[in-house]
Amino acid sequence: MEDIALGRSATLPQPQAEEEICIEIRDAVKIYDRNNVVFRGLNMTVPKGKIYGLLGPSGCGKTTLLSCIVGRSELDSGHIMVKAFKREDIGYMPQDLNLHEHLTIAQTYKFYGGMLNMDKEQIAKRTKELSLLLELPSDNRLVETLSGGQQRRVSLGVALLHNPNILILDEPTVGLDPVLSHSIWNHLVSFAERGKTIIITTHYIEEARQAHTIGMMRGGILLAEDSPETLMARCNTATLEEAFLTLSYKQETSSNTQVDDSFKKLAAKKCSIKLKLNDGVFRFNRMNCLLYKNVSLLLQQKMFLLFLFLLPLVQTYFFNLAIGHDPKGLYIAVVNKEMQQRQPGECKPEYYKGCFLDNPDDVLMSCAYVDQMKTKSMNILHYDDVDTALKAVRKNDAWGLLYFPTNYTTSMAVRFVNASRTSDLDVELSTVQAWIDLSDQYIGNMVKANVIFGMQEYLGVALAKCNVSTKIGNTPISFREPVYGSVNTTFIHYASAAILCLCCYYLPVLLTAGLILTEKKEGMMERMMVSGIKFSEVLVSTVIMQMIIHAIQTAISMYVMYIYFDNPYIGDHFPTVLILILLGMEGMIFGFFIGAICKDFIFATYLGTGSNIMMSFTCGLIWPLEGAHYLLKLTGPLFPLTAPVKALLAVTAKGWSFDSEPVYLGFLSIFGWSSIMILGIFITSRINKDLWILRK
Ligand SMILES: Nc1ncnc2c1ncn2[C@@H]1O[C@H](COP(=O)(O)OP(=O)(O)OP(=O)(O)O)[C@@H](O)[C@H]1O
Repeated sequence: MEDIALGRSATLPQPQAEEEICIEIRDAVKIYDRNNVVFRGLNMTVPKGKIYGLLGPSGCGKTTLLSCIVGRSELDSGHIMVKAFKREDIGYMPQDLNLHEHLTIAQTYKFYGGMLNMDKEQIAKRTKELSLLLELPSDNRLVETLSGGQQRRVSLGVALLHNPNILILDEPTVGLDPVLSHSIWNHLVSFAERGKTIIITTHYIEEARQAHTIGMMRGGILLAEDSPETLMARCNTATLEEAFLTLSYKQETSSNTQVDDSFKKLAAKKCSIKLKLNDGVFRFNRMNCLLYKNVSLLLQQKMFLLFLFLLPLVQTYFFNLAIGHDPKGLYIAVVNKEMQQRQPGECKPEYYKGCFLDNPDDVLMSCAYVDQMKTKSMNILHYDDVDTALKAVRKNDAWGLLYFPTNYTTSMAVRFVNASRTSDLDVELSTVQAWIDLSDQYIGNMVKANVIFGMQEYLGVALAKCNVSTKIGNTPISFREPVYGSVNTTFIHYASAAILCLCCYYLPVLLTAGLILTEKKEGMMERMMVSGIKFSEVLVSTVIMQMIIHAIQTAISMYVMYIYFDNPYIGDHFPTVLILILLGMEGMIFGFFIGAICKDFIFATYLGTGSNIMMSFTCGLIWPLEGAHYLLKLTGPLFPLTAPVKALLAVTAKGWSFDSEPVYLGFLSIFGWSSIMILGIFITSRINKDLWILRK
């Protein structure tokens, strides 16, 4: 016991001569940070076919040690040797539940059994055996509906499922009643008798009496490692608990424990772990199991499934209802001095039925203009004078003011009959003065356009009555049939491509990031990784399942956008669908990336939403990139959604195909970004081995 004073178990535990070693740890050092040194040169020897009870106070590092043994965490230095040759040799039950709560017991066993190469019959047989052994309820029950104790027994069942040679159990009896704990210990004893090696941690020190060897851990080392009887005899105590207290007391009071830096020398050494299981980088059976798990989880959550398909429908439907339609029923103030003088009251068609060039005194052109404005869904508010009307505009009662001078029609006639001899006064009196509220750029410009086109239209009608070419009143330019698009093109026609791309990109981002992060946060990812799952298999299985969902979502969005709301679509189906499907795949990979690098949902939400807003700015939905700052104009096309949006617009609105530059650049952008993100995930997972683990 004097060795304890050195702060590390100086005498390496020696197994009996005939005992074969199954797990051996030497000079283990694990340092999270300067104030958090978990192992200070820890040594541990677990004989084959024995139960090893690892005891120690909360936070002493038992879980960390087990996760180093199963290969989920790495030592900073030291050696770990585990006599396991294939993944199926190890059964691991983590401290937390780390199970998918939306799966049934049977589905859980099917998933983990399949991953460990068990066939259907074997899994069904073991499910029945474990149900009896662990006194589990019907295997159709969802894990989330089980009590805490039942859930832990299912978790233990996962570790026992494939009948492994080495069992690593982190507090399997927590939350179980004494009868069940006793029965589980009995089973562990019988497993050991059949040659299986078991490491078990427990807070209930006395129940560990049934273990063959006890390792008492404290202060980053094993205080002692021996059989329960020997330990009690050496400490001269009647219980293991007392033995532990005695050893702890000795460690506390030992004069040499004040400063122990000896482990630092060890920390400089290399770390080696002899747990090289040949799992391969990608196996189809594991990928199929993940697919089975993903589909089962989805089918169990019917409301979520419904939501997945309603979301694109509602998004595109509301977009079409809300965006791109001209505002109607806007108010415009009118001060019509001509009417006030000649015909007070409301305008009537008979006031302007004649030709204003022949009889300007019998025609009220100002009335014709005001009525023309009404056809543009504008409401007219009449005022007596400009000051009152302007006050109304300033109060937001109207979006603008039109002022007609007293001799408007007469001066207009002079202007048209003899343009070269028209006086400045006639020019001024034949001019309608307009004040527009431009605080809202879109509405202001629309009112302005209505005022200009209203003038052209009413003049055209008035000139026709005088048998003069209607075009005389127009600006001398003629717009012919549009090359692409239609004369009635609205904002929605242009924006529909961007909205479809955003939906097809971001719905998979949200779903994938959410799924990965949930599995990571709840510890399922870590447990799956211990069972041999590789990130490439998680990636492929997630992408396959989400592709099916995404294909349905895309079909719904396209139906609403192009069939129900009849937005322009003259291109081929194949490039259109391909852009949207591949964009969804890029979104999934981005979601996977977010799930991998984020530690919590808040950060993931910021990353997802923040990037969504930025993509909306740069993809041309809000404003064409051609009008952006030159630096953004230069770099904007490199953003993930800019080129695909241009490609989709080129296909749907212009009918272009793969051989046109915007279309193939769109595809190149999708492939480029997908590859960059896959590489990013791969490199990050190489650098950070704990990428899939979240400590609570
Ligand atoms: N990822 C981590 N980063 C920093 N510190 C960690 C991390 N994981 C564990 N620790 C710290 O390492 C120490 C050992 O933790 P561990 O969970 O292994 O203890 P334990 O003996 O299993 O505790 P318990 O019996 O309460 O489960 C604790 O102080 C813990 O705070």
